[in-house]
Amino acid sequence: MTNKLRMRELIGCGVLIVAILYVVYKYLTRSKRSLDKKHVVITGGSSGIGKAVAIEVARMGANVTLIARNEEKLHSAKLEVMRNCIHPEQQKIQYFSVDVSENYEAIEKALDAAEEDLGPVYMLVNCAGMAICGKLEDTNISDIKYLMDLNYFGSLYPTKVLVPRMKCRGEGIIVMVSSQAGLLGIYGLSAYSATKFALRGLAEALHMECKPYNVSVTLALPPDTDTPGLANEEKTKPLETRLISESAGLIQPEVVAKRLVVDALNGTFYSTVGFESFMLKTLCCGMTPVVSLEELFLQVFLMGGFRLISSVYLASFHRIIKNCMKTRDTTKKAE
Ligand SMILES: NC(=O)C1=CN([C@@H]2O[C@H](COP(=O)(O)OP(=O)(O)OC[C@H]3O[C@@H](n4cnc5c(N)ncnc54)[C@H](OP(=O)(O)O)[C@@H]3O)[C@@H](O)[C@H]2O)C=CC1
Ligand SMILES: CCCCCCCCCCCCCCCC(=O)[C@@H](N)CO
Repeated sequence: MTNKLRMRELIGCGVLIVAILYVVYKYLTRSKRSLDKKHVVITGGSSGIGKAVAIEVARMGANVTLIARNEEKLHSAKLEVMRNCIHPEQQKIQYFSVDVSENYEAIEKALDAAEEDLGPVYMLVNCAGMAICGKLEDTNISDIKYLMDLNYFGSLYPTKVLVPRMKCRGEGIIVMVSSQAGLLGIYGLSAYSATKFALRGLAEALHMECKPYNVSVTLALPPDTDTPGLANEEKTKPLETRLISESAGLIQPEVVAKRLVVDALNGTFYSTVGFESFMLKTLCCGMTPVVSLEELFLQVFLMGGFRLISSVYLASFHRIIKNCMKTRDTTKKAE
């Protein structure tokens, strides 16, 4: 009896010590970076995830530059972001209308002007992007090229302008908004997935180049997020794509934005929300940067199990595709 009691006490003490050590470790390794009075540039900042990020950083005291094409949307986003400033007198919110997919020089010019007004950029969030869904044979070459120009080059251009400046100052944060479809290619997203995979390669290499200069790189991997962009792509999205995407849930842009900003400040490489996204990012960690001990342990211990679970998900995706095919065949025959 007393032996059992002692054993329990010992285990209790052990758990307590581990918990205390964990809290101390978290405290010591907490992010010391803040966005107060810092200049944050957000491409695609007039809508959806980008606008939610703008609001989030405004709440942390940042000065914000929004970049997108449509001036009306930019103006109304600016007013919304201004309402969320914590020092309304001092914080500045500005916007530039630029097409990030078009040419490097135009972006360089806009960023020069942005820095003239609000000072050096501390954080760049590349959020401008879109999806055109459909099987490869149903997607135009011009649409496929446009997606690469917008989602990949539209993130690369502003990054290429700002990285050397950040390195020179010895501080900065680059965020790329990829997608869960940047880790896993699925039916109907062949053109889109490739652009988001490309961002992952760029972010990984850039992380290695930038680390010695105290410039961090974060890759956000949201699942379907409730934005005007998603509503737009839903109009032409194949049923298969919608059903498969739904396995990772639907998230609000504010939730994605909050996580993205915390992860960017901590220098975490992959930023995700939701349990399926957690499983997928752990499974697909490959040789991504090791940024925390606990993440490394989770990856080592969970990867094998998650690979097994992934086979169940894959089987269900193939079932969805087969069922959709069958239903289409029967409706065709009925006609
Ligand atoms: N919503 C979702 O389900 C998910 C989205 N993502 C990614 O997140 C990012 C944002 O998506 P979301 O918030 O849904 O999209 P929205 O359509 O709601 O917003 C897109 C933003 O990008 C801007 N934009 C689009 N094209 C250009 C361009 N050529 N040049 C400059 N700005 C441009 C838009 O403004 P304007 O049109 O005026 O230029 C707008 O501000 C995208 O990269 C998307 O791929 C990733 C995973 C899931
Ligand atoms: C252990 C393994 C677990 C696996 C879980 C798998 C769940 C994957 C779902 C893929 C979702 C893709 C959403 C893309 C969102 C996006 O970018 C769109 N808005 C574009 O259409």
